[in-house]
Amino acid sequence: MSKQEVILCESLETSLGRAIELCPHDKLFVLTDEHTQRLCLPSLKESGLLKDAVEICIGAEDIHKTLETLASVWMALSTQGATRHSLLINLGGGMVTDLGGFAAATFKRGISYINIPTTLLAMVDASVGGKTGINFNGLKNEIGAFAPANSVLIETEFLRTLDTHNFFSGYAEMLKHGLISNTAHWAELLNFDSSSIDYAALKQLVGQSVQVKEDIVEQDPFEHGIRKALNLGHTVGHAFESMALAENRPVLHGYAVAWGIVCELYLSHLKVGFPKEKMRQTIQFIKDNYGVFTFDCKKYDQVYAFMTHDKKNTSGTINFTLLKDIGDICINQTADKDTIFEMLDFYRECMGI
Ligand SMILES: NC(=O)c1ccc[n+]([C@@H]2O[C@H](COP(=O)([O-])OP(=O)(O)OC[C@H]3O[C@@H](n4cnc5c(N)ncnc54)[C@H](O)[C@@H]3O)[C@@H](O)[C@H]2O)c1
Ligand SMILES: O=C(O)C(=O)C[C@@H](O)[C@H](O)[C@H](O)COP(=O)(O)O
Ligand SMILES: [Zn+2]
Repeated sequence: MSKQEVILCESLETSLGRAIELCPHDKLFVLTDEHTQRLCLPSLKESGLLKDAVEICIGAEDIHKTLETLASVWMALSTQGATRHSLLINLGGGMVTDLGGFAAATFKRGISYINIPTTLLAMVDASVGGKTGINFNGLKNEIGAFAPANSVLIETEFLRTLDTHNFFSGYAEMLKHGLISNTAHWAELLNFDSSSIDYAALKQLVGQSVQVKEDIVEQDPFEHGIRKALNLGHTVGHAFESMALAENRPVLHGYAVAWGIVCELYLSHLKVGFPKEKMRQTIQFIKDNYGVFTFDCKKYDQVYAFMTHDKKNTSGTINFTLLKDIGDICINQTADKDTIFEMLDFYRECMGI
């Protein structure tokens, strides 16, 4: 996989001008969702760089990360003259960069694309590393491809219009990056004052966080080994997210990951000795900021069934990424059904349900 250019922008206009120049193209397309079309596209258009761009707009959020939406993007590209040499700019959160990236990867077997992430989650995680795709059959990212953007341009000024829930959703992936990297970064994240955001400090944290992801992706772009570290909290998190979607009470991806981290830190403690005090501090932060995802023990089999679809699994065993300590990563860890149910008991008890 080619190495991706990731830029923490000083001037988005300058960086975008350069990124477009690096991708010779015959026609330019820009994909937004209904919110980023209103909130983010106007400032980008002021630069004049998009004056000839064809705009494509899709519905917002994960309920639209579907085959139907993907087909609508393919259709817009096809009917509005896109060729193999066209360029797509994805302007939005992780839903837009995942779906737009997959549209670019598959249209005429692949066209160039640039990601301009506009949520915290997309800046530190989704826009980087080449995982693209859609949800399918009630399962997260069931269909997709590894296809990195030519450039990723991070402009943290977009974060000023983000609501609190989406701020914390992205922050959960940052916390994951803290847990898999080092104690200093993890502690800095637990101590950040989210009640009155210092955007300069946030920009610095975004830079550190995305660097954690870039370093891992560079070592293992196709997730044969160490990239599984980036999936900490996701074996359970994706199961919660899929169950919530099936029950018509969707939860934000980062919230599901945060609750998944609660479970998987417990499993880490149980199986590989993750320190109890660091587990307690992390879980307290999650309880304070993410509330709780509720379910009773009658749902354990369903949660387990969703986990059997995790992409890290091999030959019928459920696979987790666990931690011996902060930054001490154990991939390919398995747990039997009884242990997984014990983990869910722990989650419900410590979250007070
Ligand atoms: N490919 C990867 O490596 C990767 C990593 C993590 C998550 N993901 C995926 O990313 C998706 C979640 O991404 P997300 O959290 O960005 O959600 P999202 O894209 O659904 O955006 C959340 C909401 O914020 C709005 N929004 C976007 N930018 C805004 C801004 N600047 N101001 C105000 N509102 C804004 C959106 O319109 C949407 O309503 C999930 O589908 C998840 O599976 C992918
Ligand atoms: O980049 C990765 O690798 C990740 O696992 C990042 C995750 O935060 C992200 O949610 C990713 O989309 C999960 O991928 P999946 O392979 O478990 O669907
Ligand atoms: Zn994630």
